[in-house]
Amino acid sequence: MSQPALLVLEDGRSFAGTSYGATGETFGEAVFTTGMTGYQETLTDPSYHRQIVTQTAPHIGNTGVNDEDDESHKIWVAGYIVRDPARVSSNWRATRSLDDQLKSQGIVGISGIDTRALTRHLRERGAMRAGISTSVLDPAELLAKVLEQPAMAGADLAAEVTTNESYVVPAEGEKRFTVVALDLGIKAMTPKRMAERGIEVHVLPATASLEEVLAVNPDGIFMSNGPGDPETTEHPTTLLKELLQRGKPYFGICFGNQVFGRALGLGTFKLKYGHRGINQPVLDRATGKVEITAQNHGFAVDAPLEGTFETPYGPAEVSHVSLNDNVVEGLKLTGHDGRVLAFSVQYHPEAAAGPHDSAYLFDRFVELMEGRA
Ligand SMILES: NC(=O)CC[C@H](N)C(=O)O
Repeated sequence: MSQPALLVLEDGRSFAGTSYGATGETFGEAVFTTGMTGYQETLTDPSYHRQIVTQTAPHIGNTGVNDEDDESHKIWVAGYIVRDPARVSSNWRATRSLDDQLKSQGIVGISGIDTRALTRHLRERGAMRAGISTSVLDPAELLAKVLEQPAMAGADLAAEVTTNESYVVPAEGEKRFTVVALDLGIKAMTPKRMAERGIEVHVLPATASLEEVLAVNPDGIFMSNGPGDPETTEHPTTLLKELLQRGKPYFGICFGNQVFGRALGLGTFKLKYGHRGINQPVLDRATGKVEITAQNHGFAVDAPLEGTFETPYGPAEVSHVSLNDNVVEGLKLTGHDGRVLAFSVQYHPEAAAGPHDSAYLFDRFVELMEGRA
């Protein structure tokens, strides 16, 4: 029997629907993603920690859940909103249904609501706190609880998602380089994409010290995606400054782009409703090429869009921009001789559900470590 569920947003808008996944109550920042595939990767992406995700695609769960596509050891979304969950999952790799997977991991969701109206509301009013409940069905009562929740702005969440212990992902084939990857919420596909290129990846906790990083004797440094407000990243930013000072080649993705921006002396700010989906167009300014990218971010780097700017490590510039709204999508630090020293992107070249237009960035990291970038 379907059980009623209620979604309430912090501005008082509410949606009555049907329970999906686990029953109970959950809170988080309501955000929407436009990805039509890859829900398993989305759900298990640690960057979604403390967020209630609504899928704009109305029909989700069709291919069930398999044993291969998780991006981490569990589902991280705080809650899940789907218009019309698949009643039957059908795929040769599926081992269970999405509904069962959500239930077994205690993820509270809601279905049967007008996700198009919800998305338009979030697009107009901005991402905001929300709650889903199967026990409190009175909007005013649930709203009072939503208003007690912490906001995403100012949230320092890396410690809640990072690995406790360091681990090594071995290079596939001949080992060419050693990289330290600071885990701010890393997805499994990221070290894999490096390993495929002959990189031995040492994944270190977000709290790793400069000494611990240097003890690995890395050829390059990587900082991952992750949840929370980049303005709270004091330790990774300080660490990166020290590593840039030592001339270590650097590549950052998403949160790693924001940390790089902060290390270069730039600020970050919260976007109204963020970029989430797998169809986001980005311009690579060096080549003039457009990439269709996977994105999942609610904050962005504030950088001069034209020309270069001086940093303590050399001149830097915005390398990539969003073609939807001109948000900074990549940064590049060059030496005074014009050689690239470090770079990062706000989007996801490792995107497991694709698209793969930007996979070249991992090759560029290899070239950087070879001294050819
Ligand atoms: N995927 C990410 O790394 C997201 C970075 C950051 N938490 C943001 O929302 O902008």
